[in-house]
Amino acid sequence: MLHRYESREALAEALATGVAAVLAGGIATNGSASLAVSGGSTPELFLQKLSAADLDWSAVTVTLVDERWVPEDHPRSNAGFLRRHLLRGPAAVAHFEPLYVPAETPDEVEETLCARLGGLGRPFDVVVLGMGTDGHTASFFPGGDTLGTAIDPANPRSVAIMRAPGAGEPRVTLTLSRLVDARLLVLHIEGAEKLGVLDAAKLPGSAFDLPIRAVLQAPRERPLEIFWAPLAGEQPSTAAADRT
Ligand SMILES: O=C(O)[C@H](O)[C@@H](O)[C@H](O)[C@H](O)COP(=O)(O)O
Repeated sequence: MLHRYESREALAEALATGVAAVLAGGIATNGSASLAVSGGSTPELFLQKLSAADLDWSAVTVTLVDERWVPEDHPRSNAGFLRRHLLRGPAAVAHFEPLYVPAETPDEVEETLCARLGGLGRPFDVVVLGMGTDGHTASFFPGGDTLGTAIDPANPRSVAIMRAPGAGEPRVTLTLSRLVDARLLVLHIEGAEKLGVLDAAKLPGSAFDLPIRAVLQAPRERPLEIFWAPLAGEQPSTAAADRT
């Protein structure tokens, strides 16, 4: 289902409210809740708004859907991004499960990460994915060396290590099977170009060309909720204010 908003502010507010409600439901039902979010740049405002949510954050475990293989103080670290925008204020007491642990290469700690992420409650209460204009989501990059394994719905492992031409550093990514059974599965994208990529991905074709197809095509009990807003300066004609 596609939810369109007039602006990224309106989207961030609505998404933060929706995510907080599902986390609160998880805490009420199970005593704890889990959230996996994307890095990159799009989620900044949403994460800031979510950080102020009135929740028992001490009962929430937060992790990333993917991480660049850089230490947390590196400007490209998704963990650093989360610390700046989500793990602050009321949300500072949430438990954070990182995908980077100090080691020369991610391959050295793949088993450790698999065990840690596999040990978190399954499924996640909430997963918020992003998408690049090349159709990647999490670190499912076109041309990625482990893409086939990472997007195999039958792969029981939680984590894959990915190297790809468009990825910059090596990546650690949660696998498709670990992500798509979330109680609330969200794809958060902004701008006309990404909406065009998503439209293309809905046409028949291979997930190796546009990996977001793996998410669109994965067998799921619950729908994928797509949150979209135009970028500043884009025509409202491409951005109907109503929710569809
Ligand atoms: O670490 C990452 O790069 C992300 O988790 C990645 O999957 C991101 O969601 C997309 O690349 C979109 O990035 P932007 O929001 O910056 O466009």
